[in-house]
Amino acid sequence: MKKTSVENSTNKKAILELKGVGKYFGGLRAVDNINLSVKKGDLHCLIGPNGAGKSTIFKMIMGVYKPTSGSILFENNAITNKRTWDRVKLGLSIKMQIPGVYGDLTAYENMKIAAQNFYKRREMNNKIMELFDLLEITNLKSKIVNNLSHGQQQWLEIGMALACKPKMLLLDEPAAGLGPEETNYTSDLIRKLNDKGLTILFIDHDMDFVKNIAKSATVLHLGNKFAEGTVDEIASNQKVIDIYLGK
Ligand SMILES: Nc1ncnc2c1ncn2[C@@H]1O[C@H](COP(=O)(O)OP(=O)(O)OP(=O)(O)O)[C@@H](O)[C@H]1O
Repeated sequence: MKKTSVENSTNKKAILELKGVGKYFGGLRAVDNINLSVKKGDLHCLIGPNGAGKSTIFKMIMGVYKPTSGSILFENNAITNKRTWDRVKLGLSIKMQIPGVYGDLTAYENMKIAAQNFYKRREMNNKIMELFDLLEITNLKSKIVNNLSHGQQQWLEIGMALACKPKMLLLDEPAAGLGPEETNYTSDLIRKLNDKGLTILFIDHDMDFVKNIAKSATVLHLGNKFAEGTVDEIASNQKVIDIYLGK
């Protein structure tokens, strides 16, 4: 029998593991006993309807929320009780859905704020210029961020996340609010970063966007893991189609 790509990748090392992770808000079970393993080099998507628990999982991975139960491992080290900043230093970096950029500063100054904790002064300029080049936004470096489009701010923030030397990048709805051209650019960028070896976990609602870039996906529904597999398997799973259609 043909193996799924998820089965084929089981021999690859996990970079991030969630073991029996749950989060309750009072009586509300936002995330219920989730097991999730993201392999090194994967481009994995968390997909699911509103309120499925996707953002809560991201916040637990980054240490914004403490899980009610379970443990989180990054490169085999328990990080469940580590502070957010310590997780970033270990190699976890995130771009939130709403750009967290400094609007009154230039794109270059924004990048410098992120890079200064990770690069020595003498290497910082070269690294920042390398990142602008990788993102293909060198022309924006001297622009005040408030004057950039929503898409340009999103790309800058991806650059700022990359300036933290991540081993794994989390992206929360990277194409939200973007037009078709900007969405294509974002898809190409995410693929390019993954091709360079960066492990990426992202959240999205849009099945077409997910099909276009993800290698594998986990579907969440009402805080539970509902399905997992290759994107093709997920997209053709009748139960997944039903929750998307609200049945
Ligand atoms: N700080 C909080 N306090 C109370 N309830 C919360 C809190 N954060 C999230 N929730 C609830 O937990 C559940 C999961 O929310 P979460 O934001 O993780 O879902 P999501 O899948 O990211 O949804 P969306 O796609 O709409 O962002 C929802 O019922 C939400 O109302």
